[in-house]
Amino acid sequence: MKILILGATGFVGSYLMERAIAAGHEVAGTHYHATVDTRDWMGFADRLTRCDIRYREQTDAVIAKTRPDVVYLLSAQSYPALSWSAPSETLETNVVGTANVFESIRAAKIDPVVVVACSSAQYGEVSPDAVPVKESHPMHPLHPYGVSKVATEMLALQYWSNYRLRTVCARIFNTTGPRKTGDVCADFTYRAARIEAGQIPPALHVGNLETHRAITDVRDLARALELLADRGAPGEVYNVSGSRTYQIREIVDLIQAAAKTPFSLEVDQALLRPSDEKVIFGDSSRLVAATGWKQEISLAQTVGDMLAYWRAQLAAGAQA
Ligand SMILES: Nc1nc2c(ncn2[C@@H]2O[C@H](COP(=O)(O)OP(=O)(O)O[C@H]3O[C@H](CO)[C@@H](O)[C@H](O)[C@@H]3O)[C@@H](O)[C@H]2O)c(=O)[nH]1
Repeated sequence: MKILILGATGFVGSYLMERAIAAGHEVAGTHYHATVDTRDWMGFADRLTRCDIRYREQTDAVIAKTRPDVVYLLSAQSYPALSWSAPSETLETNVVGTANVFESIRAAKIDPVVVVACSSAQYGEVSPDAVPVKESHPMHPLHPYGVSKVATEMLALQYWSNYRLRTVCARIFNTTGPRKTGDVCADFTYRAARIEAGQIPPALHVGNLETHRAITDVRDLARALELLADRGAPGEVYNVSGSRTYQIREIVDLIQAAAKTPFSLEVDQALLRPSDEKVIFGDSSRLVAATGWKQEISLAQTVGDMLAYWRAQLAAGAQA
């Protein structure tokens, strides 16, 4: 099968790339910014093409060259916080870019399945009595990134209903794992690894520990996306969420249990946010019913693997 991963050097894309190659598919990927440490997989550089999806001639070129059976559309400005300082770029990449990809597919007269990365950010703040949130819940995004993903998804659904372009939308909830930077698990495990390495004093800086998140390991997410490519219904939307929530405090406990050096906690005011969703938790039963997906990797294993990743990175002299 010919697989094209748009955004192959991003966090999720890098895992899909590795898995698709290991499964023996004919795989091509695109990159724009390398947001992950690419040293461990740039052996696949010959499969990568640079593509800025904001430019139609670039999406035309990559689609015409690869003529894929399956497309994973992961290229995006994917940082909610950055979307406040770069709203236009966020919308251009995530909305105009999505339209460009769809138009390039139509122009190439091919009929691939297109798995589209959408986001739990589309829901915005959900009251605790409405979780786990279902796909039918109204969308009230809190930032331009969330707005962009609502539009991405609407385009995907429209291209299915108007042109029978086989789009399958995955509303992706908090996902983490080795190579992730900037989320709570990555920040905490990086700091714990630095404490172990003696680079900082044994006090873990933390922000708000009271919120709750359902967190999926990126390897489980990659499997969910593959299953959606295979068994998802075109024109349908699927939550991909962890099956239970953790209070952030519990994540600290898991890291404390896995760390080699004990540490105390220090609340850092700079890490507290002006607004912070109390709980983010999705109902994945539609995904489970359609594909049989289930989470296989525990959060304890995920944070253990992330610690191991940071230890190796620090030993190699890298920074988060
Ligand atoms: N990143 C981070 N978060 C911390 C820290 N200490 C506490 N937290 C808390 O840990 C929780 C999870 O934060 P993140 O992992 O950064 O993710 P998020 O804010 O829940 O989720 C983002 O992604 C979602 C899914 O895409 C989006 O829906 C959401 O809008 C948001 O942008 C938040 O309540 C945050 O305040 C820290 O040192 N670093």
